[in-house]
Amino acid sequence: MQLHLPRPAFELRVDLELPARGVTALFGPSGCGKTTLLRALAGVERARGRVMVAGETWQDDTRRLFVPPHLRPVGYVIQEAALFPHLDVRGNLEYGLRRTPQARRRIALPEVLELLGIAHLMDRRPATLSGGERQRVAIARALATSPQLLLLDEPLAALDARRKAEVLPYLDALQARLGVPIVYVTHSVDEVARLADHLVLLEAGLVLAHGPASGMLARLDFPLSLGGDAGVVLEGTVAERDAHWQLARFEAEDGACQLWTRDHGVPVGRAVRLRVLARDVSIARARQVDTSIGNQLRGVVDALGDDEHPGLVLVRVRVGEAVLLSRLTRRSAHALALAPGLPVWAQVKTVALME
Ligand SMILES: Nc1ncnc2c1ncn2[C@@H]1O[C@H](COP(=O)(O)OP(=O)(O)OP(=O)(O)O)[C@@H](O)[C@H]1O
Repeated sequence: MQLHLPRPAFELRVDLELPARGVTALFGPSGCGKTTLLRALAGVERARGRVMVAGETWQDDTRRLFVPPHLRPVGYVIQEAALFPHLDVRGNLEYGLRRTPQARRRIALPEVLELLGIAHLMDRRPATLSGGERQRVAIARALATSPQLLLLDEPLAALDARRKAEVLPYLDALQARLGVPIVYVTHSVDEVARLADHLVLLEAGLVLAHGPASGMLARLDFPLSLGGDAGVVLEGTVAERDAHWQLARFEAEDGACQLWTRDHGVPVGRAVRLRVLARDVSIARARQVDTSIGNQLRGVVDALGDDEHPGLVLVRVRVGEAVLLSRLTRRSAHALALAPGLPVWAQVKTVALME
């Protein structure tokens, strides 16, 4: 897509090619243009430029082509989705279905109901649903139109942490089973870590950087890596479960990075993501003995970067093909003479496993 939208106090200028699969997160500070970009993709905001999705052209100014919003095969869900209050869940979903001609229906509604866990809510009115249930119904309604692209604008922002945790696994499953690419606007690094395959970092209407989410999270030169949320995502599988100690061994794709986590019952062989926060990783020059930390990984310092606080640094350590971030005091980094190329041991205190 190439989109240009000048406004009195803001200008969106984006030239991007995004993967046609997986979840692409749009991330950036308030007012950077995330919603505007989503609306331009949906056609409700009239930007200049060109939009092509899965080989179809939705907009091309050079050919005076502009597919109007109601003819674009997109599902669009916003923060507090407006369901029709006078219709029950079934009625709301049928509304989505009716908008879609038989020939274009690729997604079976029963599968959507199952994936989003809402089959038992069909006779309920929106007012009787919890926030998390409402958002799941809204997403189902968007999917009922068999979209080629699902646009989600902070779909979880209005939910508290518990409800959020309840909806997130459904979003994961959707992506894996239906294969509809998702563009997902969020402020939350947590959601990025959990869901995103690809990440676009926006600032003041411009793309600051974009790329695979795991690589973007490990960058030291962007705001995303700052703050208490700094950390990386590792992709791999559950390699072993230890029933006696109730632990599971995670193995990154290249096998070099292995970490023990609490066993949450995820079967051996299942693909998982691990979130490792920089604050939970410390560094030593030699392997430690007599320590409570069970995860010690041999690696090499890759780079050092500034943290928000001048007394702290972020150290990137390469372990095989994986990278970890560690947040240390500048004094410790100095005492250990940390510099790129130095072999070290990364000690990982806790990790969060995301199925
Ligand atoms: N209809 C409009 N007319 C003029 N300016 C607008 C309009 N809508 C949004 N803007 C401005 O465009 C800029 C981008 O807004 P946008 O809503 O896309 O940001 P955002 O990144 O989604 O922000 P947030 O994270 O707060 O939702 C902001 O400066 C905003 O004030």
